[in-house]
Amino acid sequence: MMNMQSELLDAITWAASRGWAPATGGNFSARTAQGYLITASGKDKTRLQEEDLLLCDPYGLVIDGMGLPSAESELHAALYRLDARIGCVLHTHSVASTVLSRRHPNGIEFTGFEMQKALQGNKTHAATVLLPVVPNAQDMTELAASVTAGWPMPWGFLVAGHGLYALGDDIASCRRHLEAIEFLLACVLEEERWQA
Ligand SMILES: CSC[C@@H](O)[C@@H](O)C(=O)COP(=O)(O)O
Ligand SMILES: [Zn+2]
Repeated sequence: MMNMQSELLDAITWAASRGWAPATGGNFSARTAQGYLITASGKDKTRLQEEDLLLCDPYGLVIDGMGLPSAESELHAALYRLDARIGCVLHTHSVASTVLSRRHPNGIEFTGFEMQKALQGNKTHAATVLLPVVPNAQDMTELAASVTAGWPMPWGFLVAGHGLYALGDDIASCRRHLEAIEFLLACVLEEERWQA
């Protein structure tokens, strides 16, 4: 059985290997008893080491580890404080999430995809599910306020022109949500290309 550090590192390496964390983009965290474990800022996510994971308290203060936490650590902290069910937050910068979040500032609807069933609470392809989009901001208090205003967002949301935040009650379910949402976004992007 993997410990939480190894499980999170494994998820990050996997996401980076899919091309979803280019040029140091993306940040990744998991809830712990003391707060949350999060990636240090500015690291190449394809070569992350154990010492690149910092332990923060629920308000984002680093309590173990060296270096600066992710520039978006405050948003991760706000998410863990907002909803006790969130156990993991995986943030990526794929081409599909970046392009589609710019084209659909009011959110992206998925309908008719079998893959929707990988998203918690969804039992049929026939439903329509909305992936919310919030405006981007460099100020994390402002970004967190936009996310809070749109709550609940059970499995993730997009930040316009920026990327995807996938959520889950643990690392495994968050990985599933990340992969399913990226798959659905790739399908929608492909369909939009054909319609153009
Ligand atoms: C390479 S631009 C991406 C950053 O501005 C940010 O959005 C990001 O995802 C990574 O920041 P980081 O501070 O490394 O966690
Ligand atoms: Zn980012």
